[in-house]
Amino acid sequence: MYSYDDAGLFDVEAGLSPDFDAQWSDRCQDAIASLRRRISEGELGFATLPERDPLDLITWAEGRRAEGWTDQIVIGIGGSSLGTRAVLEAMGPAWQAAMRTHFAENLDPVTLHAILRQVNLQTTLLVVVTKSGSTIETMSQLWILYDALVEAVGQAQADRQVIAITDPERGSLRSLATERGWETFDVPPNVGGRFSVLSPVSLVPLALAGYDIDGLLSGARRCLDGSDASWMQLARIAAQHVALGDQGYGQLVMMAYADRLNALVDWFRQLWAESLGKARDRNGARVHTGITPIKAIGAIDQHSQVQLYMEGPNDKQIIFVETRSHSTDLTIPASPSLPEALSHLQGRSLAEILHAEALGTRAALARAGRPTACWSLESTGAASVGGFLMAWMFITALAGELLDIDAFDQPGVELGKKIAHGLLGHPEHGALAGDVAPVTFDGTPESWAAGR
Ligand SMILES: O=P(O)(O)OC[C@H]1O[C@H](O)[C@H](O)[C@@H](O)[C@@H]1O
Repeated sequence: MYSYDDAGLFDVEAGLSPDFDAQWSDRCQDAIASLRRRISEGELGFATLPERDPLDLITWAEGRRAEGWTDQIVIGIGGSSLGTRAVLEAMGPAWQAAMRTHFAENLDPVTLHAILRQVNLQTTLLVVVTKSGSTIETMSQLWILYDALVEAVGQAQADRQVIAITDPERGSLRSLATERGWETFDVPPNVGGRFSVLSPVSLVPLALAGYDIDGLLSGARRCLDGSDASWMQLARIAAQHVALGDQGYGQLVMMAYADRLNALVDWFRQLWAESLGKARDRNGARVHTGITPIKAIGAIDQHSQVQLYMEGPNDKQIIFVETRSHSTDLTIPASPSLPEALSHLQGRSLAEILHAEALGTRAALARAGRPTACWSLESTGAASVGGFLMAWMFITALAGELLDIDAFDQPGVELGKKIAHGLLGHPEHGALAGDVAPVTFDGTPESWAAGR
């Protein structure tokens, strides 16, 4: 499924001490005990999601696909979209034959317009995902798309083409779905958005598109077999990052060596940033914890970021992510036109070269005293991706325990949202907007400038 190599965290001068295991063992045990207790008391639902049998969902999705839909537009943002995108892109377009998937994610008029031009609404499902049921980006785009759908197919048919995934009881989307008779799936209340990739949040759109959700869940189950040793393995990784954070390595680069892992790193960034970036510990004392996650893609960022990682401030922990199988490969042919200096590349495959580049970059970073680790996925198939996702959810939750913070809330994102609502006329949040000029934007450059 995957393997983890942490030699580069110890083999550098300023890295982890050889006594790391002895120093952190008790804290890891405590973190594990606390997390296990919270899981067994039902507080943290993410951990048991892989135990659910996906058969009903798979059968349902097959039934809906048989109705002949060509496209689905997944409307959602943050935890309601990043996990779906991560799996879909990692497993790749070969799986997408069943149904094309589009993401109405960012509130970008140009993107939404482009999606509307690409799809035939007569054969398109709208899959709207929001746990709270009130996210401004999601609900705004839903209104526009639903309106277009009603216009294209009529009200009654439009209501058969919307699937809503939201809290079982609370929120505006739940009320709307009940009122309009939309098909719905529940986001379990004890599963937070960024920990929801193995819940209906992502499994519904993935199953509709024909992806192997059974394989995804079984990979997730395998990352932790319940034994003390498997728990310790994940807690130890969490402790490594926390310990390095304490030593001044306040940034965590995840550098993935495959284009199709791009969205997986985006998913990781939200998970890590929102879970661990906190102003207070669980007793309310000020702490300001957090290790900033940074996305990098190899080999592209070797030609963009690595200069900084090598010679800039020694404040980064760098995780390499590789896949041992790329599902397809190409080999450099013997060609008389290849320059002499590059002739050693003849007969080498692109996967081989990419791997050499990852090894080379990691070795160079080690020589520059920069701590690195490497995750090698067996492939970007369902089991490896499921295992990787689950492992990082546990690592993040365990890091939260080690830091003694609540890794499952995100109070810091609320104020900006409320001010934005206030600026747009929300009666309760108007006062919060303070001296920010109200938004009166009619699309012209002049009104945009006036509104600043
Ligand atoms: O699923 P939703 O309620 O729409 O939330 C979508 C996203 O909104 C927020 O800004 C939170 O910070 C995220 O953690 C969440 O994933």
